[in-house]
Amino acid sequence: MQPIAQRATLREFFPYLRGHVRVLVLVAVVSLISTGLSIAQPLMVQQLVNAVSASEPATVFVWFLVAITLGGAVFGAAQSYLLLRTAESVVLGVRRSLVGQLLALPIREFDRRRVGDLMSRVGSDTTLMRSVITSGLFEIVSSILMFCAAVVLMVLIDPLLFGITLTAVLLGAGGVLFLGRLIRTRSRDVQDAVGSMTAAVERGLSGIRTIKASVAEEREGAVIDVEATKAFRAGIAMARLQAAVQPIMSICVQGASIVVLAVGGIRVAAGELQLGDLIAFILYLFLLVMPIGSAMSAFVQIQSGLAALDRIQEIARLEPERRDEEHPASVSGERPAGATNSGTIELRDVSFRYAVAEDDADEVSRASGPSRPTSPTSDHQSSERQDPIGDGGQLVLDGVSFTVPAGSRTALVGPSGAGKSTVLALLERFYEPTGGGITLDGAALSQIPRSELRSRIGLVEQEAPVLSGTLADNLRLAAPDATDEQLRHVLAAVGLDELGDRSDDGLELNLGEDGIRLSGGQRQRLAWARVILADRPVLLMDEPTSAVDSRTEQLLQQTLGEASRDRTVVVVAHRLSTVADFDQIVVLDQGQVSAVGTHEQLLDTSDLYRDMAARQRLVAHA
Ligand SMILES: Nc1ncnc2c1ncn2[C@@H]1O[C@H](COP(=O)(O)OP(=O)(O)OP(=O)(O)O)[C@@H](O)[C@H]1O
Repeated sequence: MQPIAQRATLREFFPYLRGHVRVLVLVAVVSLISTGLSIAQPLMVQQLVNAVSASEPATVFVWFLVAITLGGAVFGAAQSYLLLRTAESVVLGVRRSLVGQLLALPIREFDRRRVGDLMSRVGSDTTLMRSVITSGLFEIVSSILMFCAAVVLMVLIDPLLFGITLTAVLLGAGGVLFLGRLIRTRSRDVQDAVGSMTAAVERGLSGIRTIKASVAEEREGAVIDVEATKAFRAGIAMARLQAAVQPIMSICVQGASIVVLAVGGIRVAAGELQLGDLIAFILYLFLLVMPIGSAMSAFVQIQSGLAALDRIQEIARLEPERRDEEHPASVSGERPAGATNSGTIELRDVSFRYAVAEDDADEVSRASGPSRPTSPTSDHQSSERQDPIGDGGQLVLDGVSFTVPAGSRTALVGPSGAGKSTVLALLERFYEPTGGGITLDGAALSQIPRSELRSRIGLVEQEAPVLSGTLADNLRLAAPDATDEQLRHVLAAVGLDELGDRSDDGLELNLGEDGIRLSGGQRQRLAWARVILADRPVLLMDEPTSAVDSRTEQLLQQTLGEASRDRTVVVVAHRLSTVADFDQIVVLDQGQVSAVGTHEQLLDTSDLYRDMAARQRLVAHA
């Protein structure tokens, strides 16, 4: 169970109703009429019975009764439809803002959260919020109205009988309010458990090939089953509470009805009360019970809805990536005029550590005992390198400095885990350095609006992710205005033209969920095509040819040669042969720059580089 940092209140729910005020007022009016008609029913019955008892004409009361009943049904239906419609619109608004917020969150938030849980917040939590409006707020409002009217009329008919009723109702309400807080907590547990289960299902389905290949279906199924069972248990705990709410109230109300009938009967027999009045009182007692029942279930719904709102607000309160609106005029994907060679990148004494995920942090702090102080991020002592404690985790980059001249080709090489991809992530401002600084064309990266920075950089990621959708969708991701002609041209440049011709669909070829219908090499070439099409002055490529055959690699090298003519290119590479002719090669080792130079220079000056080259048979072993 996650701790509840801040409990949402009903007041926080109201902003979501903005924009629906008119229709809600209409619902209130309709609901008022419908409640009025329900309240008028017992009055008509009272008049009817008293008229019949006194042998007076009663036909008019019969017609009124029929009209009131039919009118109540029509207005009730109208209220229900309007309310459901409004609730759906509110849910749409919440989903829109939640999705907007999710997409605006910094990458570090995704590092520490489970995608399945986030999906569950957009899906099931927002659905729960709907019930706050449909069976929540309005039920409570119309119940209160009906309750007040019934109370007034009951007091007028017989104050003594009302006193008996009131005592019973207060006893019941006290019990239910006591359970209210527990219901809220249990409901939050249910939603958290559903979130964890969705995350487990997402993990299983997104890695289905790996799971099948590892013959791990049963074990994975068992993991999901554990989460499903937790959700079941949380649901049962909630059901127990919900089940307890109803009997508390009905025992009190049934008790009250029996006493009212007994005392009322005696009073009618003694001639202190008319029969019609007793019948009307009992009907009002039912009218009182009905709203109390609805109010109780509305109360439960509101508690569940507020628990869902807690989870939604938890995301809404996160700090999004700043959009840096202060420089909107400079946001542009185009290269600065005349600056064909823009893109000088300089890293000065950059250090960086990834934030520890919340779960890991808990484990670490449990293992290490209470409160070890967090190491200051500016301190680059090597003793820190192994120190995973503190919110910063392990130091991944440690005093990294090098310059990438504009229009040059620079390679980052080094052992696995040296921090090469992390350097690219910092250049994209997916994360901020924890020490030192990076500049692009002399401007500190932190001063360049993220949208402008990213529209100057093309990134080919290590995994070459492909989005579900068509070939054209994927290509136009960073260049929405590209023509079909341009798409075909760039596909040919990366040797993917056969993909566009593969079926009658052409550029509309569906690539399947996560681009499942593409080979690893095709995915990589598609990522190339995307950045070339986007035409950015700086190209960052993370092992961009790791999945292609040597013939395709040659084609891509040629494409890169053409593309890099007026661009600054930074490539992370494992195969040194692919970057041997680069202008400079930066050798990273354990988060530090071990050497910088050309291929030939490094063979002379860097033991690590020479060793890597020898292992790849580029030079003979020393
Ligand atoms: N999102 C993350 N959260 C926490 N730690 C991370 C994250 N990404 C990378 N790391 C850690 O940072 C270190 C450097 O990772 P990075 O991916 O930059 O290395 P690399 O040199 O690119 O490795 P490779 O050549 O294997 O791709 C590794 O120890 C890795 O475990």
